[in-house]
Amino acid sequence: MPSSSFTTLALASALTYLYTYSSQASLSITNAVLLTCSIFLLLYLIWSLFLRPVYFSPLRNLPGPARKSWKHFFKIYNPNEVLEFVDTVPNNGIIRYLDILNSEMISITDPKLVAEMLGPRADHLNKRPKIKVIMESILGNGLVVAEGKDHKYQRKHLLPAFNHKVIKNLYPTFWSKATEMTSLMTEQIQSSSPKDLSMVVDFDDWAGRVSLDIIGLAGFGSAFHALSSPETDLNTAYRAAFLPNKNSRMFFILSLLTHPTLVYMLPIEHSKRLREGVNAVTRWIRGFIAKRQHDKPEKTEGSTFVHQDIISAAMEGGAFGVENLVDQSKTLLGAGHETSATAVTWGIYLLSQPRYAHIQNRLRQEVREYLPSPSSGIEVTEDMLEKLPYLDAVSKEILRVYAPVPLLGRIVHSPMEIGGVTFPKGTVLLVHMWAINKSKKLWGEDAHEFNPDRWLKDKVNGGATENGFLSFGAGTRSCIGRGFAIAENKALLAQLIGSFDIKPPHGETEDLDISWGITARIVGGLHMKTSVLEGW
Ligand code: HEM
Repeated sequence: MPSSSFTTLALASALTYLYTYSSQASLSITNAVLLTCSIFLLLYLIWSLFLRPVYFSPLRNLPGPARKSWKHFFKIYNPNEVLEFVDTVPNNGIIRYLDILNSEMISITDPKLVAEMLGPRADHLNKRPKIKVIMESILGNGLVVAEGKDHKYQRKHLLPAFNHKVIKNLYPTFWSKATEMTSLMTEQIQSSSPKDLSMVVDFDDWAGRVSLDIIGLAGFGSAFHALSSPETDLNTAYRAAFLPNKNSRMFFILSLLTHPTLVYMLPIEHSKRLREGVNAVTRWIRGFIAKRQHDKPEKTEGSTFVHQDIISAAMEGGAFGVENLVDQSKTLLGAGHETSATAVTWGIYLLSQPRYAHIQNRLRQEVREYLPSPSSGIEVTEDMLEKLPYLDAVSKEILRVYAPVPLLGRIVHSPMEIGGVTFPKGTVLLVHMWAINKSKKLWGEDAHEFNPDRWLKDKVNGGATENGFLSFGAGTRSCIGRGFAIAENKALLAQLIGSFDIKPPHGETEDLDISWGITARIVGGLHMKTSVLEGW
């Protein structure tokens, strides 16, 4: 029992005793226990919700935003609001604020300190328990969730499956799936409006379908058919589990306030969807692994791996048992599809805004000049796709401005020091990529603007300090799929912008409703007027 709980229990017992003694009430044992428990709970709540965070926390003097009213007691600060703190609260890279129910949050805002936290100090940190349970229910106990020695072991044995040779071989797969998507979209537009060849399209849906198909082929060597047959179980049940709406928000908040396992079991809409999605995907994965283990083909001469997909490469080392392979597969599917789809959706959102029409046009010009038309059937390789500097710059800038994973959280499990501050056990440390990526202190006055040119001037850091671009995390747990994600993103953007003119149906897009989960997604999808362009 933590010492604060023990002290509170002792205080509660003393108060019960005092009450019994002073009022000369004779309490039965049951009533005395009930009274002690109630006093304990009350004292505990007063201590943890009010006294500790406001008056006694050893971190209370760190810089942070002023709390203007008690309404803030029920507020969850979103990464956009933290961006405001980063730029307006004078700080040396560490900001403290009180979130919902006065929970103390420490946001590390200096990239140098982030690198220290997620690198040399990472052994003092774990993922936050409740978020970890939510992620484990979807991704299994794979690389994203594993901690300590388990994580080191898994990472070491999965790294070869993400090496450059494997990713290089996947470029044609990314391109051919992008081709399938744009030709299906073109067919749909041609049949629904044959005259002006344009219609409103939900890019969130297409991005989700294509990224599921890509992870199917590239990750598992399997065709999921989410593009051609969207009614399949994997597409409907699994993708529905990630859909942001008011039910998923309620699920997330309830999980944080109570316990995610309990909320996962409840007969509420989002829990039901999650269970169905996870069951569908687990069934498929078990069948896939059993089949792969049954028919192991011989390695062909000159090839590094028997299969050119990631999970088969991971299986070949023999480092993982069946149950762990199931978990790694769930991780690969979830971590590799939702994030990539979100990146494409944000990309189309930015490129379609009238104020950025010149960027859309310039990108189209480069794509059409250097890449073969999708209808030519020519295979696009790494060398071809990596030859386009503006595509590279646009893709990085999209990931900077709208980082698909908006923040990372850790909890300190053994006291540690960063930037001269000692953080006791139990401190919650956050890295708001959404804020650091757009901090004016790091990126200059135009930090909030979508300006791909900054990456043409500085290909590595975009003009910011080293590690200022944090969309893929940093340190020992940085994104293992970074090379995969960037290549996929470029292939999809190139084809979409090369093939279509895209703009909001009614001028500039109105205010967005963003759902802040593991990823930051647009609620209700991204509906854009899309016109087929000839001449590529
Ligand atoms: C634009 C797309 C993507 C973004 C923005 C992204 C972002 C991230 C971030 C920020 C982390 C660090 C999480 C943490 O420190 O807690 C991470 C980890 C991870 N990502 Fe990605 N990711 C993307 C695509 C992918 C893809 C395509 C794959 C797989 C094919 C993938 C697999 C993983 C895995 C397995 C981890 C866990 C690494 C570890 O803990 O060692 N990601 N990703």
